[in-house]
Amino acid sequence: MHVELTNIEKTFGATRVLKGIDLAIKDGEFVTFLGPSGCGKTTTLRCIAGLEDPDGGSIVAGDRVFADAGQHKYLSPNKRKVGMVFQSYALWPHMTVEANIAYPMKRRRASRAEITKRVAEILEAVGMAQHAKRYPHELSGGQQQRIALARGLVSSQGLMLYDEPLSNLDAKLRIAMRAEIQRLHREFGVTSVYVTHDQEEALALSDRVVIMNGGQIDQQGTPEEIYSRPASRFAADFMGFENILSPAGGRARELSGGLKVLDDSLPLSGEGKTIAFRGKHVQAGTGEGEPAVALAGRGMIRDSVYVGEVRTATIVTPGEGAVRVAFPADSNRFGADGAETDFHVRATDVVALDV
Ligand SMILES: Nc1ncnc2c1ncn2[C@@H]1O[C@H](COP(=O)(O)OP(=O)(O)OP(=O)(O)O)[C@@H](O)[C@H]1O
Repeated sequence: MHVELTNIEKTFGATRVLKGIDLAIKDGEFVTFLGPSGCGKTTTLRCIAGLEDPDGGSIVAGDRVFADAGQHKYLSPNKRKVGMVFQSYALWPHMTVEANIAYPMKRRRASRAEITKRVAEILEAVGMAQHAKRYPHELSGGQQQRIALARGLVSSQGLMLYDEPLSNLDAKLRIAMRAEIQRLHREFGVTSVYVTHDQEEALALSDRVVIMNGGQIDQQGTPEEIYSRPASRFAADFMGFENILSPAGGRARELSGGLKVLDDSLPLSGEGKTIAFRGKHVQAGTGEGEPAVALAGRGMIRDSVYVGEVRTATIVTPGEGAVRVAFPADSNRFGADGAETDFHVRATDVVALDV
């Protein structure tokens, strides 16, 4: 189901929580809202579900108008027929698994035969057919979340909404459930809108990631684009770019920390552009004679820490500068703490940020 959000605004008291959200979600697409706590992800999702009414803008899903603030028209949540899965599983404790899943269909006044058939199908799809007669308290957290997923799918006519559904599960189960959600998304041919503050989850699940900041969309793109080509300082920081550097005091070809910019094609001069790169992309050596080296500098290794697969460290550069590096723990790429080292970054690993 195609979903179109146009200029969505929402204010709670004196706080403008959504400041004009425009987003067109394609039929069958998996779109994730990603951002820090309080950026408005959940409020956007709740506006789509009908649990909040936007005070500005419109939401259209398929051929139905869910909300049109200009006309004060809001379709009631149960008429929207969207499936919702929350962080708290929100199952009825006094109902069996089967009855929990059947409940939304009963409310829709589906026939008994249809309910029996559909519930059996969905229980099979989420791998819970053998637990149909159990009560929620007799299930593990992961199993309860599967039932919540099944109930969402039963309620949904083409649109599934997820609000941090995996946050209460342990790390291993979270990864297994991600795969499950993706499989069900495809199998049922639904459109999915998912909210998380976990970047890895967003990258793993989505066709498109929408980064939100302060009630606005900061950037959107495929997981690859968002991960490797953030456009703003906020997106770069949020996606884990350890190094975000501004030109030093107006000297266009030099960055804070004495880093020399070697690649003329980097759009730094005169524009006050900020650049970003990941610690794992910092190479040892001057890079002299190598093609496409963007930046180079020299400094002293400090704070080298073993963190499993990788070791992280800081290279303290002249002035107040510091460059964060990460490298395979079994290599000794930059020497021990206190060693002086040259380093460089390739042009393909550097992004120039707009703001
Ligand atoms: N019913 C409400 N009344 C007043 N303020 C609210 C209400 N719901 C949300 N807010 C505020 O709106 C802002 C955005 O909240 P929202 O839940 O959309 O953020 P979020 O990005 O989903 O964050 P989180 O990941 O913490 O849930 C927050 O500052 C929050 O305190």
